[in-house]
Amino acid sequence: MYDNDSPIRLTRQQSRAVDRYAIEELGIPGVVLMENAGINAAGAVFDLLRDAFEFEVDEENARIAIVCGGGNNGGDGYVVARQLKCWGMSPVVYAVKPVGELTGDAKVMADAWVSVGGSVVEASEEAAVERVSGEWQVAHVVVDALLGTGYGVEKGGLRGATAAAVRAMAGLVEEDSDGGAEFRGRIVSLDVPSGMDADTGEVAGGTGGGASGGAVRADQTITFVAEKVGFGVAGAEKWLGRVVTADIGLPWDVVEAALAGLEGGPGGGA
Ligand SMILES: NC(=O)C1=CN([C@@H]2O[C@H](COP(=O)(O)OP(=O)(O)OC[C@H]3O[C@@H](n4cnc5c(N)ncnc54)[C@H](O)[C@@H]3O)[C@@H](O)[C@H]2O)[C@@H](O)CC1
Ligand SMILES: [K+]
Repeated sequence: MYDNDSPIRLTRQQSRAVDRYAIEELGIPGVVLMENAGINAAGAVFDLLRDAFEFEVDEENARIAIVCGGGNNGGDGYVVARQLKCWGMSPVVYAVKPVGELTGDAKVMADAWVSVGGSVVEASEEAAVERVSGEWQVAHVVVDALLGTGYGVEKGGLRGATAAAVRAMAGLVEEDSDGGAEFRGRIVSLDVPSGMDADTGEVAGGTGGGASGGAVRADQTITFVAEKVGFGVAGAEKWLGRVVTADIGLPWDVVEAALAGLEGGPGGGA
């Protein structure tokens, strides 16, 4: 977390520019940024677990479901899983894209998770998500690592297993009218609630949602580097819950230097 008094909000373009500057200008590999993001997010998940379930949950009995997408947001989820395992927990990763089909930094992190003995439940079809998502009902924390700044509403509605996973997470917090088990856990989104456009605060398919629409309704959003511009738009708070900012191992003056190279400068997205 940064110790700055006037945090700015970043556009998707600015978020990408910060990553690119670190990778291309400073020579810090993307996996290093991802590792930092994931470790800091894991710390926030652990704090939430302790605060929400103080007398009920310890490392051995914490039930944590981490739902990973096929991009770098999913990669962050695999790092969170590995870090929580270091602290004695046994999170289960649910993958909407098979680990064998991942590429780039997300593949590195998924492979690392499997190499340290981590569990992955693959659910890359809608029906599979519907089958396994019942297990999320009893989780203390469900981590949403499906989509981050890579999603924008110009891409249309959510597709396939990702759409099903967002629906299933939304279903966890919907009013329980049929007398089923009540979800007592917390939903934590990494970087952006999946399905929300980080620039506009709009959600996939509009506010009405529908089968391929809506977004994850988080209790807490752990956002990387700085909040996103869309978080300031009226109505966005419904999806975000409490917003916590996590750094990715870049001092704030480095973030400012990265943004200075863009039109509008460091405050351009605020
Ligand atoms: N080095 C980096 O670039 C870093 C990236 N970070 C993370 O990376 C995220 C951005 O990663 P990406 O740019 O890979 O994007 P995302 O991971 O946000 O999204 C890309 C994924 O979304 C899927 N997708 C796109 N539109 C879809 C739709 N309509 N329905 C269903 N699936 C859809 C794509 O198939 C792809 O798997 C950030 O939000 C942050 O969490 C952090 O790890 C920090 C470092
Ligand atoms: K997310």
